[in-house]
Amino acid sequence: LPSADLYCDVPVNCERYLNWANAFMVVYSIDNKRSFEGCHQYLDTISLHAKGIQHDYPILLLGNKLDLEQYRQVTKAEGVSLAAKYGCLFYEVSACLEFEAVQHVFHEAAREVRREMERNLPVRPLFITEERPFLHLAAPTAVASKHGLASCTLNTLSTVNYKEIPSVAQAKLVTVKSSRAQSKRKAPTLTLLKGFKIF
Ligand SMILES: Nc1nc2c(ncn2[C@@H]2O[C@H](COP(=O)(O)OP(=O)(O)OP(=O)(O)O)[C@@H](O)[C@H]2O)c(=O)[nH]1
Repeated sequence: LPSADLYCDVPVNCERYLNWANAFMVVYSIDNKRSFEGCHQYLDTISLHAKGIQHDYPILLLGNKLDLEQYRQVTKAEGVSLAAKYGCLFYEVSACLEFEAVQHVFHEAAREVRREMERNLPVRPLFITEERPFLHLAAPTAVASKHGLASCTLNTLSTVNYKEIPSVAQAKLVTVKSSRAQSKRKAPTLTLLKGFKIF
């Protein structure tokens, strides 16, 4: 959304962004009370949109320009309180001084989007197994599932099967012994989570 820092107190022409975005960051300057007050309208707009389509989006409220502490007009408590009111994550950062803090905020936004998507999954995730590959003309491409639960290698001309991941509740701990070790008394054992495929 257009930044509240530009004294754009009312969100305008934001339908496009509302429909397209997976997460929202609303940014104000800690040294500018007006930019903070402008955030209310943006947060209202996003909340209304989310309510309208019955979808929860991660919203992050950011107080920027933390390096201008001596000119602070918005207390951290005010930021925390506004974030709590709208169910946002809240951070204070300095875009010009703290690269890693800003990077963390963006990573956190991406993680929240993923968590939100997992919460809204209508069906359990699938993983892909490659059965009987017969020609390897193309370079294999490693593909990791978005849940990090499984990965596979795809070749353009291989047969691909889709299987459902067993649910966590079905997984059991089993103990296995190597065939060589079975004859020995103190056979070394290996404990596995039954139901999980090891790649
Ligand atoms: N001191 C300080 N100045 C900052 C910081 N972040 C941005 N600025 C300054 O604030 C002004 C506005 O920054 P922009 O990046 O243009 O902010 P914006 O509101 O997103 O503006 P648009 O990109 O035009 O939408 C610029 O002069 C920046 O240099 C910060 O963390 N500290």
